[in-house]
Amino acid sequence: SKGQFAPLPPGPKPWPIVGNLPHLGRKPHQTLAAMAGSYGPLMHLWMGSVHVVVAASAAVAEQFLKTHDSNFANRPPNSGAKYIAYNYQDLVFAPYGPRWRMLRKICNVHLFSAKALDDFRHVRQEEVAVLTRALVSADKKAVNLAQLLNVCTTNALGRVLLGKRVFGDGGGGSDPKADEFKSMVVELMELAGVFNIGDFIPSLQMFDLQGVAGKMKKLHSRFDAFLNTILEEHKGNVIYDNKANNVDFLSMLLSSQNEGEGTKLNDIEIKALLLNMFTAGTDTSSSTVEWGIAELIRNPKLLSQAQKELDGVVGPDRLPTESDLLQLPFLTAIVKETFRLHPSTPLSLPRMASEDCEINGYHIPKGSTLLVNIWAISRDPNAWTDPLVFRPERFMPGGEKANVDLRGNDFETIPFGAGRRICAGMSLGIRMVQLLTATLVHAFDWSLPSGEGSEEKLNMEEGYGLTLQRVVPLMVIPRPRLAVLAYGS
Ligand code: HEM
Repeated sequence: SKGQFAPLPPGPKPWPIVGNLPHLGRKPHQTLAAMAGSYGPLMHLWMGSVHVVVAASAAVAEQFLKTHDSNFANRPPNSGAKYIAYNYQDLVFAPYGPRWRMLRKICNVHLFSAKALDDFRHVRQEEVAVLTRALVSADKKAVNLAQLLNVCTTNALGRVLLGKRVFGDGGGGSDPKADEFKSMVVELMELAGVFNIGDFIPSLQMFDLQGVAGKMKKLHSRFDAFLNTILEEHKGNVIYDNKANNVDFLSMLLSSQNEGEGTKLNDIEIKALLLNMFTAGTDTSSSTVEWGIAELIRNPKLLSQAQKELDGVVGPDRLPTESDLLQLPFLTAIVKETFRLHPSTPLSLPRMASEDCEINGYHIPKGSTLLVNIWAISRDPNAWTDPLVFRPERFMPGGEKANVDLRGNDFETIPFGAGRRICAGMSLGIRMVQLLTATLVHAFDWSLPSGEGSEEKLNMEEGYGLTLQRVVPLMVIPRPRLAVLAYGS
């Protein structure tokens, strides 16, 4: 009976049948942030017949992702997991349990441990160097930075996962294959970001009113064809040596299929895992760097301050390396500030209440979908002074947030989520974004093709999707500022 429960959290009045779905608008993270202004940091909405609770402050997020994290360790059923991610056989949507634990462990050991990250440090640095050469050869003409950055993150990941680049020589300015791959990842994020009516009103599922399921199935077969090709190629020449260092991830997975002991993944699980890595791990990092460079172009003083720091530590004759990063506190602060204002997954990934629970005196029913509004939390005026201003100094010694990190410990900014389902690739993501930002800042001066004075008017509008895209891709003119030899050949 109803009476035994605390009340549901406050929220906007639902419409019949569809509930609050029509209220979400084109940019749900922004709409939900505005709603939290009226209803508070813990809200309840109805999406169709599903309870949805939204966390929009550090304190509320901490309740869900720390105090009650074990109750929210699953993700809700959704058509993306079903139609794109091989029917939940992947890591991102795996039910919380032994298979999820095994998949995460495999990734941690072979991809994201400190040792694994160090083993592949040269790969990231080489691909970033390839990117700088592509920018030099643009010869002071405007380039689509997002595209080049995406080629770089995809190739760096490709070399670790597959032992080879995904796109040609990596120089890639007008590689149609690279364009297509990025557009596939962006489409996936757009589809995954749609609040699909069929997910919330089961009786309407079969009608696929927004055409989302249909598009997902089509997109899935394009990804699947891409992954099948990779798998077949690889099976032809796997290096059957599990113990060798620097064996690529796919060879390692395939060779353990033929071993008596250890963890074995079947072909579908392997494809699903690769799909996760290539989608979760490429555009997230590259678009964060794009946002960061856009902020620095709008704030030329910050750009030159960062360049000064790099000149002192790295000097004019070489590109930055990952070991320089520890000596670059201002650059590190710039990256933190970029993740704060432009978190690449503004509504994180949804979680689900496995059991009834009570949070801040409110009843959270079993089966509720939890949305954590990462975007709103890191712009909360109660936690941040001048929250909308790009001000890296706040993270510097003596600043208001000097000791705040991005790794899910400080809830006032949690770009990677928090708790047991925190981003699996966080350490790699942070390293890659830092290295790319440091390199672009050190190796080039940046300006806009539209000429002087246009910097303040640079369009910073956010697009729509599970990841935070710029509506207007950043077109920029890079001007090399280092000695010629620094760019190598
Ligand atoms: C800029 C970089 C990135 C950001 C901001 C980001 C953000 C996130 C967020 C918010 C989540 C959901 C966490 C939660 O439910 O609490 C997540 C999950 C995940 N991310 Fe990332 N991510 C980034 C880069 C990467 C990279 C480089 C990879 C892998 C190569 C990756 C792989 C994953 C995976 C596998 C999950 C699912 C984890 C699970 O369900 O157990 N991410 N990420």
